[in-house]
Amino acid sequence: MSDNKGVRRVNEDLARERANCSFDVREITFLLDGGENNTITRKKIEDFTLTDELLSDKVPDECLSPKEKYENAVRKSCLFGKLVKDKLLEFGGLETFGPNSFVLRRIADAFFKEISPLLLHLGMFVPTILGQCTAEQQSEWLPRALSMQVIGTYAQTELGHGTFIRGLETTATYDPETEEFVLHSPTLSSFKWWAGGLGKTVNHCIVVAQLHTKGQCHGTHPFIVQIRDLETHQPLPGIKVGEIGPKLGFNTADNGFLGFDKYRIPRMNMMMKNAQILKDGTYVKLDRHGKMTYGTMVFIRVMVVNEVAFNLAKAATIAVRYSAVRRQSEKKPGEPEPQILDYVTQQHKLFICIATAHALQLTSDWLWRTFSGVVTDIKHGKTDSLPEFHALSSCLKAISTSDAALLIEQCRHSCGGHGYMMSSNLPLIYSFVTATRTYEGDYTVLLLQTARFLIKAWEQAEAGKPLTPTVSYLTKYFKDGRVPWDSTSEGIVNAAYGVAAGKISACVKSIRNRVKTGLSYEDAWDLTTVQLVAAAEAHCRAVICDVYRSEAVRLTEKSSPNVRAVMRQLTTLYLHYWALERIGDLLRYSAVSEEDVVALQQKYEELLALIRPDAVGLVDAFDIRDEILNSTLGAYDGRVYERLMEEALKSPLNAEPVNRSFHMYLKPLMQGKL
Ligand SMILES: CC/C=C\C/C=C\C/C=C\C/C=C\CCC(=O)SCCNC(=O)CCNC(=O)[C@H](O)C(C)(C)COP(=O)(O)OP(=O)(O)OC[C@H]1O[C@@H](n2cnc3c(N)ncnc32)[C@H](O)[C@@H]1OP(=O)(O)O
Ligand SMILES: Cc1cc2nc3c(=O)[nH]c(=O)nc-3n(C[C@H](O)[C@H](O)[C@H](O)COP(=O)(O)OP(=O)(O)OC[C@H]3O[C@@H](n4cnc5c(N)ncnc54)[C@H](O)[C@@H]3O)c2cc1C
Repeated sequence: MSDNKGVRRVNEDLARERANCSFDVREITFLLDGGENNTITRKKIEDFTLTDELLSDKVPDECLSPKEKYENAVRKSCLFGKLVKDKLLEFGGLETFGPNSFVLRRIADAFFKEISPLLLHLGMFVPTILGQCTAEQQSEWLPRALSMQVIGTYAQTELGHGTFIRGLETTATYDPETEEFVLHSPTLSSFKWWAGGLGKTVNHCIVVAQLHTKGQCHGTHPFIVQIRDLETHQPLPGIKVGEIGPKLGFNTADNGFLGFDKYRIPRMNMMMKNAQILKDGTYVKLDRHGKMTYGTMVFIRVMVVNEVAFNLAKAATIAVRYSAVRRQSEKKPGEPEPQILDYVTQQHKLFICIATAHALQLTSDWLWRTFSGVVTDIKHGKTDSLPEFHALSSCLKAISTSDAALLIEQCRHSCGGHGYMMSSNLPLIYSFVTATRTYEGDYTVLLLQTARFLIKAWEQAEAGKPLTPTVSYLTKYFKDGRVPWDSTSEGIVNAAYGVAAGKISACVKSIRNRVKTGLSYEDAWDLTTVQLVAAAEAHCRAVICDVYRSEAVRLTEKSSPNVRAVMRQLTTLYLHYWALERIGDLLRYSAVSEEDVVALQQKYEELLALIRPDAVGLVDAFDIRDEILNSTLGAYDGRVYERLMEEALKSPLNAEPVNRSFHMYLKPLMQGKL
């Protein structure tokens, strides 16, 4: 694939790697894009949108002050928004940009090194209108939101509570006299905190508050609230709003705080799809399941799996290309310095990143299809599949974000000192992805949600009741005893399920034993949570291994033999990597022997050697353009050192030979005059 900038000198090592690649890179790009036509459309859109005129920043973003960075991000958000509105729809309308096409998402990274202040508008405000409003409310709010007259965010988390939604303190009290809700922040800890775009950008937000009517509290519900004047953008009376300050990342997202002083909104601003307040204040519950107001969070958890897969693919592309260009040390005395990609330890750090990016992307595609089925069920009034889907999306969100963040950091380590440069883009990719482990549900908290479902499933299996698809394996592994060992890919997946079943069984025993000692169920559960998190992780790992293996086989059915071979090598590498990482669990719950462990390790090392010649081809197949990678180390042409120097020279400190601090402080210090 070219970098779309015409012919340019490519680093010789990279050129040789590409010449030696065993497969046609485009074939894997088509697989990852979901077909050749998708690739063609994506590339057309990228060619059309990624023009220098829109993207050029004279001073690197990271050298700007926080205020300048934010203003630049708003400028680009507006340009980007206009581009989408005016031009891009001709490439197939909204369908092309449906949540599962992710084309816009990729392009956005070329515009924003950090994040758009409008991410939450498109990412959560609009989806919540779609998911939580009645048809009548949608027809009022959606056109205004899509045309950007109304710009919104999602304000749920408060200073005092993020995880425990039922503990939120903001109140929305219905006043039948005026047919209004009175929003109020009774304490400091009830101030909304974190919502992206809230600090300076939005004029509306979705506020999640405790609904009170007729003297009774009915729990948390979502409301649409105007917070700024549409003409002047001044906060409205009764609103206290601001930005929360610098963070590890997300620094252009103007995350904000918000407090209400008896602030009134019309009755119809309550999002009424799942519950309603009648004019006289009567509360009508329409949600038979009880957790439908959590729907936007479930949707975003699904999206996040794809999001982190893409970010890991970016980090792997940067690190693998750099490792092909970088030469260091010597393997044998007097020999030329090898490419660092030739060190087996470097391959161990990086090839799992490529395999995991594939595993997460295929799992995310599968999760999206499963989610579409659940949404269709809900439209037909069926909510039976929701508990299983909540358990599945919770653990996949937790594990994918955690794995991706760790592996992106590993990519940075693998680039040595230059990986620490902001211009490598690895620090920003990491700071973005590590937040995904926390937001939209913390890692531990979500795994415990999954564990709750798994323990119930185990009890159902014991009672001989049928199980839902993702836990049906529990029936097979129900009897105590070790899972037979078989070193094929299928065998490793079975063993992963066996480990999950063994861990769930151990949790059940542990809780029951604790209850027998006189503890309450809640206390017994609490004392078992370390094991419960591990059991949910094992379950999720087994699901990812299973889905990755079967989806890769299905996708490559019609592929050329070489593509099938390299895709098979990657899945096998992934399965062996995790078998070795979890060898203690396998020794405990399966019949794996010492000889089997030696064979697993040997096979893993053979796979590293097999993948080595195709490594650059594999990251080229992600087909991520230079503008999107935004990296001195990862550009297609491999001109690493030239780019590092070019970027260094853009530093504002290099604009003058002597900085004024010399005259103000250093010189007086040197002369003893300070
Ligand atoms: C264009 C966009 C492109 C890409 C997108 C990419 C990026 C993302 C974009 C934006 C994101 C940016 C920023 C992030 C924004 C946020 O973070 S918003 C705030 C998110 N907050 C959270 O996620 C809070 C997490 N907490 C919770 O979800 C819940 O409090 C809880 C699940 C932990 C607990 O809820 P409770 O009400 O207390 O319930 P419980 O007592 O534990 O359980 C009762 C039963 O309910 C079941 N359940 C809970 N949740 C759900 C659900 N969502 N769906 C279905 N069922 C649910 C639970 O399983 C229990 O069932 P039982 O049968 O066991 O009783
Ligand atoms: C970059 C970023 C953007 C965000 N954007 C938004 C936004 O736009 N809108 C919005 O509403 N929110 C937003 N958030 C908030 C985010 O959703 C919350 O921070 C997140 O849900 C975690 O909640 P918390 O901060 O209350 O963590 P806490 O729950 O306080 O977690 C702290 C620790 O306590 C542990 N813990 C908590 N409860 C339990 C439990 N029951 N069992 C075991 N351990 C537990 C956690 O595992 C963690 O280790 C954002 C956060 C970040 C970082």
